[in-house]
Amino acid sequence: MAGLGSKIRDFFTRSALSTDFYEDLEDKLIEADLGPKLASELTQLLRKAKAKDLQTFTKIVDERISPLITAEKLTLTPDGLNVLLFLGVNGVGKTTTIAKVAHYFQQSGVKHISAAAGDTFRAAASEQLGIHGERLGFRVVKSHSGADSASVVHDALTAALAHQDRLLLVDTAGRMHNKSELLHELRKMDKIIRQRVPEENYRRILVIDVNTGQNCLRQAEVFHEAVGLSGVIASKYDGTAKGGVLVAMARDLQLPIYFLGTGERPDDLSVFDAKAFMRDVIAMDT
Ligand SMILES: Nc1nc2c(ncn2[C@@H]2O[C@H](COP(=O)(O)OP(=O)(O)OP(=O)(O)O)[C@@H](O)[C@H]2O)c(=O)[nH]1
Repeated sequence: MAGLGSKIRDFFTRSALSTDFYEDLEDKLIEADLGPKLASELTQLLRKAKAKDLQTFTKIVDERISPLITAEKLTLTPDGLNVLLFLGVNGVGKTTTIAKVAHYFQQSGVKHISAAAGDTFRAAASEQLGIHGERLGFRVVKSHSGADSASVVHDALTAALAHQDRLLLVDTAGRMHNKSELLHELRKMDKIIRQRVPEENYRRILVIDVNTGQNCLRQAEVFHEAVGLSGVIASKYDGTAKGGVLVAMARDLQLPIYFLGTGERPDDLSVFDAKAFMRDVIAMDT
């Protein structure tokens, strides 16, 4: 889909003579969800250069922003069980993303995959994961609603090691009675995984919904503080002209981006391509 990038490109073609050029550009960048700080910084740099053309803008973005947006291929280490812990506030698409990631690895030939229904707060979550598991053919370890999520993770790890699984995907709750309870649960799960899996086989993946705009930044900081994030998957990139928040996040937290979620089906997952993304979101010509 055409992101906001094409609109920014049009803007440069049409508005070079406008007296409000810099203010309008700043608005366009905010519209792309780059956040007021970054939008203002980029506009200031262009203003200082006394430029109103796409080439100079592209050069500034290329020097200042592009190096910060890093794509990383999510791969499994050659030996043993790999664990991916999925974090994110409720409704961002964690459970759906787990199904997509399972499918992605299945497509690349990984056979023994299981999942832990660690979201014991929302009753339907483990059921939903169970349905994905049945459809796609991966085992799901569940418990009753309200159970201790750390014990689900413990059981799932024991089963995954016994079955010599290559990959265990762990779902987590996005919400609990309060934030400190949620963070406490997440830290407990993290500790249990670290006790049984070497660091290089374990990633903490934040799932964000690109449409939630600048809120994502605060969410990312909180999860990062709790468990130390390894990277990000951005969901719901379909049907939106936004996405600049990933730029702001990459700059603030310096986290790599693995995938973009582009729909609800298992194969609606694209490996993140930093260049294509920059072109889509802020008019970069690559
Ligand atoms: N359009 C679109 N919808 C998505 C995408 N990813 C997830 N969804 C939908 O978003 C809704 C929420 O997804 P879930 O996977 O249940 O989200 P969650 O983060 O596990 O939610 P909790 O279990 O409440 O924490 C569902 O209706 C999904 O089908 C995506 O990339 N694009």
